[in-house]
Amino acid sequence: MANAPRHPGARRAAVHLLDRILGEGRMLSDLLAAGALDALDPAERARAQRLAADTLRGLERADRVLKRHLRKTPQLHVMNVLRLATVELCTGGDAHGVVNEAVTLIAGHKRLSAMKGLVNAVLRKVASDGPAAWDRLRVPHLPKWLRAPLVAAYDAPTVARMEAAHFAGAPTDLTARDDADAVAAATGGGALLPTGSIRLREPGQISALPGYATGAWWVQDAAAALPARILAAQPGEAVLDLCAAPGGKTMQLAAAGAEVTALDLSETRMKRVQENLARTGLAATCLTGDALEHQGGPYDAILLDAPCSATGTIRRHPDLPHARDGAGIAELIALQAAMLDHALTLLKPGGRLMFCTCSLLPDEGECQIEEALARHPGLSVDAGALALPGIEQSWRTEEGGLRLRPDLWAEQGGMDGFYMALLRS
Ligand SMILES: C[S@@+](CC[C@H](N)C(=O)[O-])C[C@H]1O[C@@H](n2cnc3c(N)ncnc32)[C@H](O)[C@@H]1O
Repeated sequence: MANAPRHPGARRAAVHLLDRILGEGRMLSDLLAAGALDALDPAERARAQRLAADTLRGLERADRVLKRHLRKTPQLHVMNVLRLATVELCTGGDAHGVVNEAVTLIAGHKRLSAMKGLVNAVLRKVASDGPAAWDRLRVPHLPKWLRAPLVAAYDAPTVARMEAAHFAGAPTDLTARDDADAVAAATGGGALLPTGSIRLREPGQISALPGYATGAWWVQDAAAALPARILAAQPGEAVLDLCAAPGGKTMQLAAAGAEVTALDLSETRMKRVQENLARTGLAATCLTGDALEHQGGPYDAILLDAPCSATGTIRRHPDLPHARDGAGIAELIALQAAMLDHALTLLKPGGRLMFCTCSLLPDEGECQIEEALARHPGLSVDAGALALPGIEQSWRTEEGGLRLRPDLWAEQGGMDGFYMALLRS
């Protein structure tokens, strides 16, 4: 049928996600875990997620394009329909189909159907002048709660480069269970990165890629793969993964041949570790519990991937700057320090502790290590452990850790923001 809506389910679901993220401060990952897209088939689900993510990345530009055509800001749901359509129209979407579907979405809404005329009129204007305006607008800025501490920690040009990386989104990286060259070859066109991860530019459906069913690899950002590589677990070593779920690092440790104990507070997330281990044919002892109360060991090595602001993952979680407001970071910083102190009590004398966070904030990285060194005489940082293929000198920090940012490796597609340091007791 001519002019029929092509993706009504995906667009409706994407707007629903935007309503919850922007209206209620919910995180996309929580909404997905709660089944927000379960009614859709896998292709529509992926499309809804992509539409919501694209809209969140381009939100500032979409609002500026729309502002020219709106006398006042309409109700959030209408605004989100307009935002989603604006991003599509300004990034090559078919004007006729996009406008029609936006109007259909509003027309089908009990209380808001009277707004369909406005939606139609505004989007016709956006279709005509939006695409040219889009590219002239600045790359969307981070909100103040995050931009201010980042500019203070780095500098404005660096933060602008990070914002460009957030706007560009992230490629998909894989970690091979055994042979990275073989995985790169099997996945067709996968590039082997200097640090050993495999980078896919256009992965398509992940579970349909060669090697998924046999567990030859798992999805893990190149930056997130480094803490376990630096910890360098040896066959037979007793290694504790203290905040393990969903298990990317647990699998690296198990693949290295270590006797791994994986612990996480969340039972639901721990199930994902077990599923991941089952798919990859790797083994670990899985425990659900509070890291602060764990009393096992002593261990040869511990990996502490502590809960944090997750501000290093914005390329892949563009909802984070909008859903969060910076509240709770002080509590996370205190929790990270308490976890680090407790982890040290579980180590064998001379054992290794990898502390890492997927945060861009030095308070959750460099400062944690400086403060831990001050609290624990005899504790040292093993900067020598960072001498691995692909790790660049300029990523190293004064106290002996590694600071990774989304704007590094810009030509290769960036990497997640991360901090890591290897401590020796
Ligand atoms: C950054 S994620 C870990 C990612 C994981 N290491 C990986 O590579 O897949 C942090 C984890 O800490 C867990 N967590 C939060 N508080 C905890 C606590 N008190 N004890 C144990 N785990 C906790 C969360 O459930 C979450 O899974």
